[in-house]
Amino acid sequence: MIAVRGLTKRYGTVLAVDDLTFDVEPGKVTGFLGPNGAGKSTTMRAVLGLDRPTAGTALVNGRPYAALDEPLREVGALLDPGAVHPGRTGRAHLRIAARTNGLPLRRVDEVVEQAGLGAAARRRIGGYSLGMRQRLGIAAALLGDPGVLLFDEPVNGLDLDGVRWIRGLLRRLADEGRTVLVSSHLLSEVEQTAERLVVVGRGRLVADTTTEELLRGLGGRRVRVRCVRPDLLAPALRRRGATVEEVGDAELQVQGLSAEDVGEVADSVRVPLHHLSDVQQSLEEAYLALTAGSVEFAGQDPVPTGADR
Ligand SMILES: Nc1ncnc2c1ncn2[C@@H]1O[C@H](COP(=O)(O)OP(=O)(O)OP(=O)(O)O)[C@@H](O)[C@H]1O
Repeated sequence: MIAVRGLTKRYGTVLAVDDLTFDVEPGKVTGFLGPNGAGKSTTMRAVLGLDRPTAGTALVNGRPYAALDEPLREVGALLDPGAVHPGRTGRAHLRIAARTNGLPLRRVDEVVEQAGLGAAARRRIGGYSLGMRQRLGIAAALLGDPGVLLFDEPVNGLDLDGVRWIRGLLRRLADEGRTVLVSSHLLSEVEQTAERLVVVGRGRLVADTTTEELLRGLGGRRVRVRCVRPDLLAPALRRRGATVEEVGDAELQVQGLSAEDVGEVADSVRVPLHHLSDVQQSLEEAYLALTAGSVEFAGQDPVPTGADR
């Protein structure tokens, strides 16, 4: 469990995190969402004892990181997958980490397996693809078999297979009862994996809610569907509680159901589909408006623009 209370971090004139309070509970994937520069990494660094808060606390299992007896057995993190020695093999890197932290060496084989590093574990890190580096970082995070895990933008730069793999892993870790916090600047990256979302904008809390509620609040998920018989499909979708709008010739925009649900409804009324897709753009835009607006509504002095990255 992670408990953040009144967390504030100031770097000179930049207020990176501003009185942030939220909990991250076990058994769930919690998405930590916000645009670039919103304060996500700073918050994670505070949880991991890498940054000293200006005010407030960030506790892991009720204690600050520095007070944990065996930190790696309690909390693991993927922060910067680049920060490893390129001349070492992945395995050597993990063995050193295990040895210096008093963890059994058998864990190395276990996490190599768990992170899907396979034969790459015996190759030098310098030759790793970004996906392999990411997997190595995840293996290192899992080394102490911790109950609390933080992943900072783990899907950045990964191909579709890598993204799918990480999503599956996060779900499995949460299903095992672990506390999983995963940051992203894109709603679309976490909406399928995270049950809860903590949304930040310019260092402040914007929303702390379930993913379902947030999506509903943003105007809901929309799905575009084109088919031969919209006259049959539209009423069937409405019977399932969806709001359906005709947006073109044989094209419907559906609100309140996922693309999978729409496909199932179409199948149940035997209407072949020619196109079915999520309308991500509008949702992403609504979320950006939400995070951008947080400062205006809060009446804060704007963070200097030079601080944006
Ligand atoms: N060491 C530092 N010194 C000065 N300013 C910093 C430092 N670290 C972060 N900041 C600033 O604090 C703010 C929050 O940064 P942070 O990296 O926590 O945001 P983020 O939400 O993780 O963004 P990103 O997705 O870009 O990593 C930004 O304005 C950033 O420039």
